[in-house]
Amino acid sequence: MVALQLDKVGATYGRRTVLTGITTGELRGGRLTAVIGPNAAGKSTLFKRIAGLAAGPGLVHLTDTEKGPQTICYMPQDTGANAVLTVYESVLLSAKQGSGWKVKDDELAEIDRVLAALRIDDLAFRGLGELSGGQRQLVSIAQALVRKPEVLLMDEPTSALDLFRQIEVLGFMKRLSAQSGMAVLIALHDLNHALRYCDDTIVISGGSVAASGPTETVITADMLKSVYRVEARVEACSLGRPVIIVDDSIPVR
Ligand SMILES: Nc1ncnc2c1ncn2[C@@H]1O[C@H](COP(=O)(O)OP(=O)(O)OP(=O)(O)O)[C@@H](O)[C@H]1O
Repeated sequence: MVALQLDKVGATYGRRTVLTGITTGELRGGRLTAVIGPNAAGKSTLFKRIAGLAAGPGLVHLTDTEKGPQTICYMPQDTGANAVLTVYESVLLSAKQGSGWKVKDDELAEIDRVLAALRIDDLAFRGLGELSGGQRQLVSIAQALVRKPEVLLMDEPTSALDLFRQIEVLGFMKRLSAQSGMAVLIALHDLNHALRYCDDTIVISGGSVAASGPTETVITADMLKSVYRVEARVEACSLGRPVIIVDDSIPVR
């Protein structure tokens, strides 16, 4: 199965350094990794750097890949809509990226499968410009999935979704990655989602790694205090799952 590993990865915008020395263990296929951290910590920049869309030092190692570096798919936070295309056309266009224009039956069947799995098949022939924010976000997920990447970088993929859709999509991604062997990195602000769905967690703070490892060892009261500046507890809910209870913010001096 594919594995991604970062070795002293940095990122710069012009002369401005945003990330420094990001090193990780092997992020293996079949697992979900949460990338968390405060606003402007550098999460999106890390994804752009991994996807080759931002410059910087260090190495992004990809091993046991069947398709090579183009197998990394980045789903951005902002899902700009092109009003001219229908949902189906936009997903087809994404599926055909980097390959010829001849459309095969199994490619069309795969699009139908993905739209049905995300329960947006009823939107197939609607224009992108007439969708709600949440519907657009689901279409972006479909656009990423039909490319069948071995590594998928999802930048806050549930930020526009209602609660039901959030847990539906994250549960779906967890099953999909286990079945297909895809390595999925998800930037998240909802840390309870990270606790529930993500095997591993990387905390980015001020452009470097503040903590990383199995999620339950990383999302702790101490980390929430030092990185997020909140007093919080991680306790078992009535179902025995860990949940974060936030008591207060720590005043900024
Ligand atoms: N194109 C750019 N040019 C210059 N600076 C940028 C650019 N994009 C982002 N930055 C800066 O890089 C830093 C990290 O931004 P980034 O978007 O990676 O953070 P983030 O952790 O994803 O934040 P958020 O949680 O708010 O989405 C910020 O200070 C931001 O202003």
